Amino acid sequence: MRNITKRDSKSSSIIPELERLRDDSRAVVVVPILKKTGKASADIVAQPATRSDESRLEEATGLALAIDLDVVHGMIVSVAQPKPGTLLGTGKIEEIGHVLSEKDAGLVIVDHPLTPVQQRNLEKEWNAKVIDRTGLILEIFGRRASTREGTLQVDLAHLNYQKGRLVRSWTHLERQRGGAGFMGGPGETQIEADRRLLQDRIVKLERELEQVRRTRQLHRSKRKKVPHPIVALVGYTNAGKSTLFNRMTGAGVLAEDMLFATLDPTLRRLKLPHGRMVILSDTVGFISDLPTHLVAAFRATLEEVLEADLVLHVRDLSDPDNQAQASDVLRILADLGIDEKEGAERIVEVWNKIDKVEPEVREALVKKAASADNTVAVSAMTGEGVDDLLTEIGRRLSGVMTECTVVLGLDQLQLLPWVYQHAIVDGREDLEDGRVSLDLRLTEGEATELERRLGNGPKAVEEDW
Ligand SMILES: Nc1nc2c(ncn2[C@@H]2O[C@H](COP(=O)(O)OP(=O)(O)OP(=O)(O)O)[C@@H](O)[C@H]2O)c(=O)[nH]1
Repeated sequence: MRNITKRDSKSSSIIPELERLRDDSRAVVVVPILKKTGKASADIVAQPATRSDESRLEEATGLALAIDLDVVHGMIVSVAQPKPGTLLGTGKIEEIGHVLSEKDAGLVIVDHPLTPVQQRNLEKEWNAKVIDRTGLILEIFGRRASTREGTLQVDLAHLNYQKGRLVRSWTHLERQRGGAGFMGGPGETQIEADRRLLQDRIVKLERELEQVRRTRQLHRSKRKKVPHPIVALVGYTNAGKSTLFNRMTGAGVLAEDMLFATLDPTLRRLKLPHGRMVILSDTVGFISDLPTHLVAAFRATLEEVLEADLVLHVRDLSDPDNQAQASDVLRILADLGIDEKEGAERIVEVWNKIDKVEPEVREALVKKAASADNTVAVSAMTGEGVDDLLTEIGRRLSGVMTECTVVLGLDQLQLLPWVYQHAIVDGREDLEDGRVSLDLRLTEGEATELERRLGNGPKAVEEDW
């Protein structure tokens, strides 16, 4: 039912320079540390919400690997005083230059936003291509987008990124040449023309996106009539959402050891142990320090989460940074409108990858999860704890109303008083042939009772999502 327009990962690239570099993609990853951050504590559950320098390097390397780059070296460089023209100081630039020639690398990934001027200057200094964090994330998003909406969102984010860089270069040029007096010069005219071209494409894409969203909204309101609660999986990138999704549904969603393997939400029906159906939704992974306009671009994808009856927050407990990652995820959920109070009722913490942690830590984690009200420890890989998770989902949803449309035949009209007494009737249509169609909201117990009284079960609306 979904409009799939998969980008050909071999032939198209969001960043043209990366396209050209595909055959020579030996890369060095540089993580500039502008401010000292705290070290990861040994207590992986209660450590402070800061990321260690090492894990930043690990994450940046993971991002580079996710677009098939051959990472030959990674470096953490401390920056005492950021230089406006190059970000890094002369000594560091030289040091990195040596590494580049030693490792025969032609690409540097700088895990920090760079201005166009900084990027250009560093490229000149190193005689190598330089990609900043925003560019890298855009490239990953571009390769992973699989639905029409996802692709449009990425293209739009990229155009906005380009536009911002054009504007900045223009301001820079203008300043260099002495200000407004040169407004009509040939350089500015070209930049103005480029800007107009970009703006036209942005407007066109925004219109297209609006259309796709409207269609999705229609699907969504139809889906709302599907008589099953929605359970959404969220979590930091690589936490194991897709693996858990597959484990729970038996579905073949792409699960790879790559950041952002999932960009668009995927939906599957899932039967809980006691027979109740739910719709499970897999969503895009979260990441720290996501550039603001990228967050905005991907908000629509995450809005599915807002409509969920239950949110499973999947955490990789084997990652020493999981506490900081979890704080980031919760902050974004709060931004989306799931506030803390509501969140406590709607969020189940899923502590994943317990198979990967040391046995004694694992025992403590399982115990801690069992005694907490909203936590289940699992291994999506081995399946350990997944039955407990399904039971917990059922328990949490027991109070959630089921929505359905029931058509009462002529011989079932005597049930009308019972229905009005027990269900919330959102809509009624008396059909020409005498049958009555009802939009209902009921608790799970009432739905089962109605099913029993009807004899053949309620006739739900067609599930055409
Ligand atoms: N050892 C172990 N590995 C796991 C477990 N769950 C997931 N993994 C691995 O972790 C990696 C990431 O898993 P995914 O399911 O792709 O993660 P995700 O959260 O969907 O990732 P994004 O799509 O990037 O958001 C894969 O290599 C999985 O095999 C687990 O319980 N134990």
